[in-house]
Amino acid sequence: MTNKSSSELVIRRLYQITQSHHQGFEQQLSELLKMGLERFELDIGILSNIEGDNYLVEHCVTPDDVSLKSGDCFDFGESYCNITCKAQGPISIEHMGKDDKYASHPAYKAFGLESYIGIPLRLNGQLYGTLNFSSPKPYTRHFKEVDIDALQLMASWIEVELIRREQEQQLKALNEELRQLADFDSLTEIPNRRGMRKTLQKDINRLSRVKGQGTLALIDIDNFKQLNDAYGHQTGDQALTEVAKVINSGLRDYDLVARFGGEEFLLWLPDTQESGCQKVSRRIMNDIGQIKLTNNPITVSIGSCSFDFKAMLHHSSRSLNIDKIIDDAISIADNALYDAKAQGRNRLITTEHQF
Ligand SMILES: Nc1nc2c(ncn2[C@@H]2O[C@H](COP(=O)(O)OP(=O)(O)OP(=O)(O)O)[C@@H](O)[C@H]2O)c(=O)[nH]1
Repeated sequence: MTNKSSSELVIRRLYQITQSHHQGFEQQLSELLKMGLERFELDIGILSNIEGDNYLVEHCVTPDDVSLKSGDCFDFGESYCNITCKAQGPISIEHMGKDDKYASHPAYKAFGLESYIGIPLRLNGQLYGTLNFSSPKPYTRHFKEVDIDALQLMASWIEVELIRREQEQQLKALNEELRQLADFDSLTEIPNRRGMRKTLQKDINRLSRVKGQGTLALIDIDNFKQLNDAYGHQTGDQALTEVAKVINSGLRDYDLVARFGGEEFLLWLPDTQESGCQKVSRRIMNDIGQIKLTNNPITVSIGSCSFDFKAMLHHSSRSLNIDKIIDDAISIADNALYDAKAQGRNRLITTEHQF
């Protein structure tokens, strides 16, 4: 085959492989390594990742009798890629054992590969690893410029694809961080109003369908302004964090505590009625009393609304206004909280309601 037609073949195959996104990156890599092996008439194709002294086989295609697999790790100093990386560019060797420069290299002693063609991969200027093809047999022909061109073309695609995947992961992490910021309170690290509403919508929708029950309570730190004024905002913030931690610590997995506003927390106890709320509230009030932040113990007032859907007629999900139910329950709990404050603070006032 002429150089021209073999280059055209490589370009066409590479195009096909790189366009077949539906196969997934791993499969595309396998195809690419197989294409390289056919193109160069070699036996072992590897995409490696180099970190410090470690040479990690990230992906490989080998004959059945070679027991190399993804995840295998070697000493970078004893790898052929060490030679490639030092060369800072593509290298091709037809017969290692016959070349004085390489015959004494630890890689040759360790692996005994005779023929090798490889290229360093760089992501954003940083060395990532190598793409290489090799064989335990000496090469029967000479590597030509067109072979290096083909290798460079393959390496370029891998580099672009690795960068794209890295950026995709960064974007995913960033999105997760944004979601965290949008739904969580940065000081106490518990859900904020927005995050809370999402959970309430889901849970209350479920409860309304099964004629279930739940309790929603508002917990407000007493005389918080005094604490802020006497000990400073930082101590105030610390108190908020501690209180959030204490409320959270004894809850079941599916309960929720959210920061409702300033020094106010919302507690959501699905499948729980008034007596359950009393128990949880006693525990919370007792534990909050144990927080040792200043000389004055921290106390809270709690107003709760325990509700059920037992009297509710059959409804379609569209006809039910879940947001209104949430707002009504919060409003009832808020009135109870107001009464608790009015009656001298450091107490729980419970109410019951049927939707
Ligand atoms: N340190 C700190 N203080 C906050 C934060 N959010 C709200 N506050 C303060 O919380 C205080 C709430 O004061 P009030 O609404 O009068 O309530 P209170 O002093 O707890 O009085 P009662 O609720 O009636 O017992 C205000 O001084 C707010 O500035 C916050 O994130 N950090």
